[in-house]
Amino acid sequence: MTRQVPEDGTLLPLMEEFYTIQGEGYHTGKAAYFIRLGGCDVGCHWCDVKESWDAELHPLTAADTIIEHAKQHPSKAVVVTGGEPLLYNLDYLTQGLQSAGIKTFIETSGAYPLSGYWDWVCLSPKKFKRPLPDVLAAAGELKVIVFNKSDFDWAEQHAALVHTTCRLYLQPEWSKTHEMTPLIVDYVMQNPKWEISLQTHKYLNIP
Ligand SMILES: C[S@@+](CC[C@H](N)C(=O)[O-])C[C@H]1O[C@@H](n2cnc3c(N)ncnc32)[C@H](O)[C@@H]1O
Ligand SMILES: Nc1nc2[nH]cc(C(=O)O)c2c(=O)[nH]1
Ligand code: SF4
Ligand SMILES: [Mg+2]
Repeated sequence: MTRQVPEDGTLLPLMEEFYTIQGEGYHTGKAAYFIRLGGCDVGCHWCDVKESWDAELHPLTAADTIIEHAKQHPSKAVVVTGGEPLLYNLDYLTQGLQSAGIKTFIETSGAYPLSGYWDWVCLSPKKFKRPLPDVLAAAGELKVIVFNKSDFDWAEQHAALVHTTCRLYLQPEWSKTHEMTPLIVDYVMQNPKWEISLQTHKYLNIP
């Protein structure tokens, strides 16, 4: 039996919350409070948080409670991730965060319609369920995971679909780091509109 999540966004399946350093992409190195919502059906075979996929395993939690927790930390930035956070209506959560003076950042595959009020959208498009036009249009950063050589073409296809000011990142898939990072280095030197993003939190041994 599938549990229903209320459509008003007042209750959300919360997998975990943690205060750490943003490890990836444009905001790398900045302290932020992470809110990880459960549920994803995109199915990336290399996903590094498969425990998030089944939303039923993660307790429905009041968005008001999540906002209160976020307020308790020195950094006034939150990263909403998952799972796939855009499975849910994020209007209520992000309105509450912004009203508390907290900047709202999202990590998304873009496979579901955009909801919420965002100071920064990180779009990481996936072949397994392609991003929707409204998320492509809102992306401040495009972060493509490089698992094999064909992902460079995939990256260029999506770079053509985002805003001209969107920052462009290539991030090695973690298990393929040793094989793909040298290719990414060469690619970025030849195509300098792209930058490298590494999962620096994994090197730092922090969440
Ligand atoms: C776990 S996902 C959750 C948010 C959303 N579902 C998405 O994919 O963007 C967070 C970020 O981690 C990236 N990621 C997941 N597994 C990875 C891996 N094995 N190596 C590198 N990056 C990975 C995703 O592409 C995404 O940018
Ligand atoms: N430190 C840290 N930075 C991150 N940036 C994106 C993450 C994610 O899983 O969405 C992540 C994460 O899990 N930890
Ligand atoms: S879309 Fe994100 S959470 Fe879902 S399987 Fe892919 S990397 Fe994992
Ligand atoms: Mg992660």
